[in-house]
Amino acid sequence: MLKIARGRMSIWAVTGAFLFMIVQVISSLNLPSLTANIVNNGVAKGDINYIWRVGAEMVAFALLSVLAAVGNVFLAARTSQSLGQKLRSDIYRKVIGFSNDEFDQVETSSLITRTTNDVVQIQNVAMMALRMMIMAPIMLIGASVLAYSKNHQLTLIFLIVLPLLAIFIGIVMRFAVPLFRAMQSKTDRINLVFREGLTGVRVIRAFRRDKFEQGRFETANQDYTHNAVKVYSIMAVMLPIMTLMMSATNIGITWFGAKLIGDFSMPVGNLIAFMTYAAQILMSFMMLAMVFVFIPRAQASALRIQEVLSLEPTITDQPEPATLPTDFDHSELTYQNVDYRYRGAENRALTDIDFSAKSGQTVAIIGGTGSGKTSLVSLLPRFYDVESGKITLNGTDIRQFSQHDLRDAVSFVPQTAILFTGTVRENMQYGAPDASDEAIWHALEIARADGFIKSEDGLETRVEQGGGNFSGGQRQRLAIARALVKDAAVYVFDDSFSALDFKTDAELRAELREDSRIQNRIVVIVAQRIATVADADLILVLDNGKLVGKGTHAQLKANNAVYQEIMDSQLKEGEGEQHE
Ligand SMILES: Nc1ncnc2c1ncn2[C@@H]1O[C@H](COP(=O)(O)OP(=O)(O)OP(=O)(O)O)[C@@H](O)[C@H]1O
Repeated sequence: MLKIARGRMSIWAVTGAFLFMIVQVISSLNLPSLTANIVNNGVAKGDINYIWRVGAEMVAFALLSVLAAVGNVFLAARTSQSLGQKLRSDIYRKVIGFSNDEFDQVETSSLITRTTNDVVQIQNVAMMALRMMIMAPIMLIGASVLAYSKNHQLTLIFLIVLPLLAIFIGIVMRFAVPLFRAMQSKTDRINLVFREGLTGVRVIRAFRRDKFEQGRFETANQDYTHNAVKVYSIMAVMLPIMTLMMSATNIGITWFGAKLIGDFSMPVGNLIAFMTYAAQILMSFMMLAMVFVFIPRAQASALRIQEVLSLEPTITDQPEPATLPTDFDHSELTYQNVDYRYRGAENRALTDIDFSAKSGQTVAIIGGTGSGKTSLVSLLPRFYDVESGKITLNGTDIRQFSQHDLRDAVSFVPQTAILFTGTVRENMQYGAPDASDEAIWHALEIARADGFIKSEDGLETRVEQGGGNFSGGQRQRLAIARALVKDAAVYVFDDSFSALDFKTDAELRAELREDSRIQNRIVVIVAQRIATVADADLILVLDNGKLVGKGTHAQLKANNAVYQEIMDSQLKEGEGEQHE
């Protein structure tokens, strides 16, 4: 936890909080002694002046104690809140820099819990630390010494009470701490089920799995609640037993104190002070116990956060990256004996991929489901890095470029179209913030998205969360347009045309060929349909991660068994006729 706090908490604020706390504790410790003095020297001797003088002193100390407490709480709250803010920013910055590989390692729902709930745990304990963790030990020692100075014999009571209290707290912690630790993973589970339920709501309804999903959520919810009820029940038992122990101690002190007063071996004022010190000793002991109960939970949270913060991105930039030419009209892309295997996977997703393309050429990738098409194109913007072999752009290994420059040179349309909340214009300017309205409309026209945008509010049309107010095909067209607005050396369309009808698919590709900018760039199209790939300059046929065919439509149609098989299956469905 210290690792998490280091550098994220202002040393000045922590010192300030510490100093305020010391002032508060010293003032509070002074009050019972002054009460004893008033009783012993003022009340007992009838010295009104003394009572006024010491009374004024008490008021001053009480005020000082309140002011110091306010100062401490202010600094503690500020420091712990800013610790939370810095942690959230650091986690977000780290996560945004993750490659797909790291995302595969930590679930998204867990990342959300870590950024919210876990950070709150740390924040609470930081607040507690700046108040109780400093206050309790000073108060415990100070009050013990002062109580001892008031009467040695009575102090013996603590030799019985404190070990009893320690044993009791130990037993409580033994049961409560594991339950507290489990709270975070149970919160993760709730978030996971909730998130899946929300994102998959249509599928859930379509398959009438509402009840099942509700049950799944209930199980996670109940599991969390049972855990929380158990842990808070233990805490609830703790409080009355503690109070009982405190009352028993008071009775003991009064009993033995009365005897000592009767024997004239202790003044009355000392007994009053002793009782207050006893309360302070027990209170600080309880505070320490609370801290020890909450620290393990926060420690678990700190470990979960540290796990994210220390996750080293597998994809990093060279210390001195190569410069990527900005003349996108003269580019050359090559894959040289590229192999790739997902983390932990037994088999390679791609084996020995070898091809090249120049500006002005279209490469199409076709293959069955799971044949490695998405994996192949994901290597280009370095969502993942090759296992062996290399990918070059203009003769330089893409790992030599900075990720920023490389991704500037690649415009990517992922398989699932993702749009962001805002306007169409904002979404279109996502990769090209300075794009003019004219350029945006041009891209929308190519992507055949201009029609439905015009019929709404034009570029001001609202895009709701995830593009939910558009159909799947419309979302896909907008995602294509967004990629076209951006100027790039390579345009990658990962199965982006499958949501379009045959006619629109053909029109869109024709527009791409005719566009004065795009026609001088490299275009990579991943597709399932023969019709979509037929007019590409180079078609790659993938099967089980291997390149089983490479050539034009005419060549592959003539001599590639896998390609012929795909053609035949689509001809049977009446789709292949489109290119015949
Ligand atoms: N993140 C991942 N972690 C582990 N294995 C993966 C991951 N993504 C894909 N794979 C595996 O890699 C192989 C190739 O998957 P890929 O997504 O590249 O296929 P694809 O040809 O694009 O399929 P589709 O046409 O269904 O989109 C599959 O066997 C898949 O199970």
